[in-house]
Amino acid sequence: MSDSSKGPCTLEVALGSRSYPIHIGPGLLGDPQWLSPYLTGRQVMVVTNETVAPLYLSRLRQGLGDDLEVRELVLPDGEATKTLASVERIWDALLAAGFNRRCTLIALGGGVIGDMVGFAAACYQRGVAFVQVPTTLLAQVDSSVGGKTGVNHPRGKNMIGAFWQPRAVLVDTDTLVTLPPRELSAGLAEVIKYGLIRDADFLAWLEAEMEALRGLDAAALTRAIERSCTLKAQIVAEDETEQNVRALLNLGHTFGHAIEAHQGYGNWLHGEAVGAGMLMAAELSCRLGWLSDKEVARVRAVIEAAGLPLVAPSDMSVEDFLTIMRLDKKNLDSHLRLILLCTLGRACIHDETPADTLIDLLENFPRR
Ligand SMILES: NC(=O)c1ccc[n+]([C@@H]2O[C@H](COP(=O)([O-])OP(=O)(O)OC[C@H]3O[C@@H](n4cnc5c(N)ncnc54)[C@H](O)[C@@H]3O)[C@@H](O)[C@H]2O)c1
Ligand SMILES: O=C(O)C(=O)C[C@@H](O)[C@H](O)[C@H](O)COP(=O)(O)O
Ligand SMILES: [Zn+2]
Repeated sequence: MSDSSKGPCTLEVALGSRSYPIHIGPGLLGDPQWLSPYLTGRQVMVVTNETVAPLYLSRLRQGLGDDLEVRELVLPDGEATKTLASVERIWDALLAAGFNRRCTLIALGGGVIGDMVGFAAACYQRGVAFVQVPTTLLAQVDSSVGGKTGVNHPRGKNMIGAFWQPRAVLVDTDTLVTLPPRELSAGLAEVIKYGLIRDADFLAWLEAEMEALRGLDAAALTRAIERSCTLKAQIVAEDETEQNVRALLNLGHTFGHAIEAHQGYGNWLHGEAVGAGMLMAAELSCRLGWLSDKEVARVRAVIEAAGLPLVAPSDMSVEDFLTIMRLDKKNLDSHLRLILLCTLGRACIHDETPADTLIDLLENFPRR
C-alpha cells in the first residue's frame, strides 16, 4: 500500500512531559530508526497474536537491532480473548524472563492487542514503557492513540482498565494490504466518527473517497489516518482522562458496546457495532429536533458505503439494550449519558434524553 508520493509524517500527542509522537508512513516496521529511540532499556517484549505474528513479527524484529534482549509472546486472536486472563499471561511472561522496570513492551497488532499490552504495561511493576505498533485501520486511527487501555468484562465492555500513554505510536501503512475487507470496514467506522463529531469537511471528503478507501488506495488511506490521528490527538491533549470533551469520541459507543456485550464479544466487530450505534445516535438526534431527515440520510449513506451494518441484532430487545447501557462508564448518576449530534460535524454530551424517545428509537430501529 506504499504511497511513494511523500515521506512519513509525524504528529504529536501533546501531554507535557508525557508527550509522544505518532509516526505514519509506509515501510516503518523494518527500519531501526523508528523503534529504537523509544526503548527505555535493553529488555524488550513484543506481544502479538497468532494471525499477525506470521505476517509482521520478523519484519518488526529487523527494526529492533541486535544488541537487545528480545522476547516474543504470541497470544490467541479475537475480541473474546481481551480478558484479564490474557493480560496475566503477559505478566507471567515478563516475570519468567526476569524483566525489570526499564523494560519496554511492544504491542504489534490491532486494538485488542494494543489495549491489553497497554494495560499490562500500566500495571507491571507499577508501570513500564510501551510502544504501539498498530496493524489494523481501526488501531491506526483510534485505539493506539490516547492511552485508554484495558479488558472486557462479561457484563460490560472495557470495564477494567487504566489510562496509560505509550512512548510512541508507529503506524506502518503497508500493513493494511493484508487486512480483510470486513476489518477495513470496521476501521472506517471510527474514521467516519471523527467527521461526524468534529470535521464536516472531512466527512464530505470521506463521502467522496469511500470507494478509494475501500479499494486500499494508499494516498486516500494515508490522508484518512493522518486526519483521524490529528483530531484524536487534539481531543486527548485537551482532556486526557475524559472529564468532558473526550467523551465525544464515544459517539455510537453506548449503543455499540451494548451490542458487543450482548452478542458475546467478537460476533459483531467493534467497528460494526459502532457503525450501527452511530446511526442510532443520529436517528435519536433527529427525534430530538437537532438533525434533519436529510442529514440522517447522509449518515446512513456513508455508513452503508463503508460496508457497515445499518441494523441492530435481531435477538436484542429494548430491555437488553437498556440493561447494558445503564452500566455504561459515562453515566455518573441515574441518567444515561449519550453522545449525540447537534449537526453534522459537531457532537454534544446529552444527559437528559426523555425515556420515551429513547425507547421509541430502540423499538423501531431495524433488526437483522
Ligand atoms: N483504546 C482505545 O482508545 C480504543 C479505541 C477503539 C477501539 N478499541 C478497541 O479495539 C478493539 C478492536 O480493534 P481492532 O478492530 O483492531 O480488532 P482486532 O485487534 O481484533 O483486530 C482485528 C483482526 O485483524 C487481525 N489483524 C490485525 N492486523 C492485521 C493485518 N495487518 N493483516 C491481517 N489481519 C490483521 C487481527 O488478528 C484480528 O483478527 C476493541 O477491543 C475495541 O474496544 C480501543
Ligand atoms: O479514546 C477514546 O476516548 C474513545 O472513546 C475511543 C473509542 O473509539 C474506543 O472504542 C474506546 O475504547 C471506548 O472507550 P470506553 O471508555 O467507552 O470503553
Ligand atoms: Zn471505538
